Amino acid sequence: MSMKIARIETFFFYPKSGKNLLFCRVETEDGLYGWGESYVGVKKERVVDEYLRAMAPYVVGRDAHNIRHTAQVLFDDFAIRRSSVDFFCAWSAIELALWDIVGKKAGLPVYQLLGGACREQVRIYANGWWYGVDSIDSTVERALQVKAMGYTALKWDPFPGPWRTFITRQEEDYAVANVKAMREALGPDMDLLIDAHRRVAPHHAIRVANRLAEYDIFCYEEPCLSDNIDLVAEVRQAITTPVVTGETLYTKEDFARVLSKRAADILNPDICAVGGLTQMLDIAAMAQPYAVAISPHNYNSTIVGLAATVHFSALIPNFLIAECFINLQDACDSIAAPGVTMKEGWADLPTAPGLGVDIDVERLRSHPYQDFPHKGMRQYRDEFPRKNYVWGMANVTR
Ligand SMILES: O=C(O)[C@@H](O)[C@H](O)[C@H](O)CO
Ligand SMILES: [Mg+2]
Repeated sequence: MSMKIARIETFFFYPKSGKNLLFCRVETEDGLYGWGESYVGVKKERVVDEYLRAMAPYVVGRDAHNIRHTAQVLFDDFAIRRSSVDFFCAWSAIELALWDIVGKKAGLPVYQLLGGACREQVRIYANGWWYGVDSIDSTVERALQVKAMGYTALKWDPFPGPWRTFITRQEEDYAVANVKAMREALGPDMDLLIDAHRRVAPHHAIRVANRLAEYDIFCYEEPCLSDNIDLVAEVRQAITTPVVTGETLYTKEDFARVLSKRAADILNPDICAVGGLTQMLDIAAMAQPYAVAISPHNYNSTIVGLAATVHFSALIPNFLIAECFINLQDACDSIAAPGVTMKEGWADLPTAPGLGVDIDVERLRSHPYQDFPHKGMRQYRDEFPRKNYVWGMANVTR
């Protein structure tokens, strides 16, 4: 049987609500195929698709088994030394598709090829449930629906307005009032994960985290930009809530810096962004001696990415909880039999060979790429007018 890679095709999928997903299908000379998915963030799906196309001829003809070697060669020839981090998002899709192929050939779920599961189910937190909420009341109302669905952990960004480094006292107060209302409505048993989207300066982050301590936050994600990891470390030193960072980091070198600076308690790399499963396993192994846990990020990764995240989460001893954007679930289920069964905030381990996902190509083609305006955050300008309240950062252009 020839396991030589014969072709790589890419597909956009527009599920809804201003987001295109990007999948790739890799096929061997003998017709075995696997599915992969790339993280595409906001508005970079075409860039990542270009990378996939550029990389494809380089991968075709290689043996699908040689995933680690191909990863290293691509890293050297396309990634850091010659191009940009978007490469990693493209490469992730191919890497995952190769694992799918190798698992199918072996007749085993991918996690069983790589050492077996450390757990019987994978804990999931809900994200993406908050689209369209525009007040604390509507956030709480929507969160109660998520609780009623059985989730025991959920994540949201409690700050109002755009992602900016300097905010007003009113914006800090809003975040605190938001968390307070959520805790009171959802009760003591709900795990509340908050995400600041690397927006604020350390003095804001520290003050807000200290005010939030009484509401027992599960973790505080990306208090500051992780590019300057010293800032994140500074926040971590000053607060008691566990700090998460990693969704905008890609290489082992990036993660080595976070670990050696003791900047985070939890890392959230994305399997569709860092280069796939082997790279995730490496990062998790690096974190282990630092007693740092892994909570996989899983943003535009709702079919293949979700399944791959569950395989990965099963495999590592230092797994904490995985992300799922629940708002896209229905659209995704319409093009693929769900590879992952989820109930009450727990995902079952897939039992089918490979990643356990099969996308219906005809249905996939019936939801092609759609352009949509990138609203940016200027819409908030009128909702949260910046006045010269407190720290002198008045009327900064939004
Ligand atoms: O942790 C998360 O899932 C978020 O930071 C998302 O990546 C972000 O909202 C995308 O714009
Ligand atoms: Mg985040």
